[in-house]
Amino acid sequence: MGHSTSLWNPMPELEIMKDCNGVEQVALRVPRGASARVSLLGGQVISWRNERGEELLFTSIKAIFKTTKVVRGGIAICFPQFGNCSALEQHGFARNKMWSIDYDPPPLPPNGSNGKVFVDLLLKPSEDDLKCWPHCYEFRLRVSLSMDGDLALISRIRNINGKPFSFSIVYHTYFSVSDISEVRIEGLETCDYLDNLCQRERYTEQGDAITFESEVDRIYLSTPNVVAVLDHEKKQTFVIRKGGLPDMVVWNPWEKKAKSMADLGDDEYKQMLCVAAAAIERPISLKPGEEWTGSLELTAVPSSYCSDHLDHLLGTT
Ligand SMILES: O=P(O)(O)OC[C@H]1O[C@H](O)[C@H](O)[C@@H](O)[C@@H]1O
Repeated sequence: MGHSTSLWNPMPELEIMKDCNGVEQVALRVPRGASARVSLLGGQVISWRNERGEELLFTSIKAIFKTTKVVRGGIAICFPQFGNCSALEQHGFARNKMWSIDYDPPPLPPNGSNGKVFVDLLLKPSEDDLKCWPHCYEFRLRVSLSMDGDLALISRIRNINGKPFSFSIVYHTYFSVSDISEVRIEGLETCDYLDNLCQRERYTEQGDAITFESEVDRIYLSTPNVVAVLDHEKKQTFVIRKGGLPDMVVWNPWEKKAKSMADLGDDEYKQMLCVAAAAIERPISLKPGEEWTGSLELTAVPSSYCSDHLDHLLGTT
């Protein structure tokens, strides 16, 4: 997908490459071997690998690489809306826009990125963009990789408008899983959810943990800040920690919908699961000059490490 070029790069610890369409990608690498790759198209994380070089995010083999369209997989930023509830494009425009690298970002609190390799991206509206969504904003996205290979995304959205505006945001994360039937999500038990398959009707989760045997498309509400995705076959658990993002989208298209999607292989629904930290139910409102911060941190650990530790993290003991 990407190859190295000799682009001018004021941050030598980052490698800047171009994909087959000439879209710049930034590679983050830490000494023990974990890595991540971020595309300037959409500010999308398109790869996250552990220290053994194993890919942890799903990308479809039928993904379409264009200069104006989000790739099916990775972590896409849905902003300023989720779904297609207004005249804006599905899931908002941010994921289809070209972001830039911000070489001089305003500082984050000191503990934010200590000992991490990171890149800061910036999205601002063009004149044309203001015709579709008439609000001036600065969207800063820091993608960082810790020395242990944990991936973090911190968003800062500032209102530089004369008037208030509000938005929804989702980190649309496709986890790579061994087999969807072997996967369960822990941490969302007893949460209410809106079912996208039933006109967003509201239900309460009843089960012990969420498992999958048909299409699921839900927005869980007021969710805990730590949720885990357990993959029994791979004996691997993803721990999702989030801040400022009360909701969580859970999506698997299953067989029939997968077959209707041009950029997803017919059987690929088995190898993917979207669990996406979000703020949807109550849009975030910003007055002029205000800034909102939201964060996502992903860790992949062997399931054996998890059993006790996870109970503790999820607050079940
Ligand atoms: O195909 P996309 O526009 O990327 O949307 C993919 C999926 O995103 C979310 O998870 C929604 O809840 C689904 O309803 C939607 O099908």
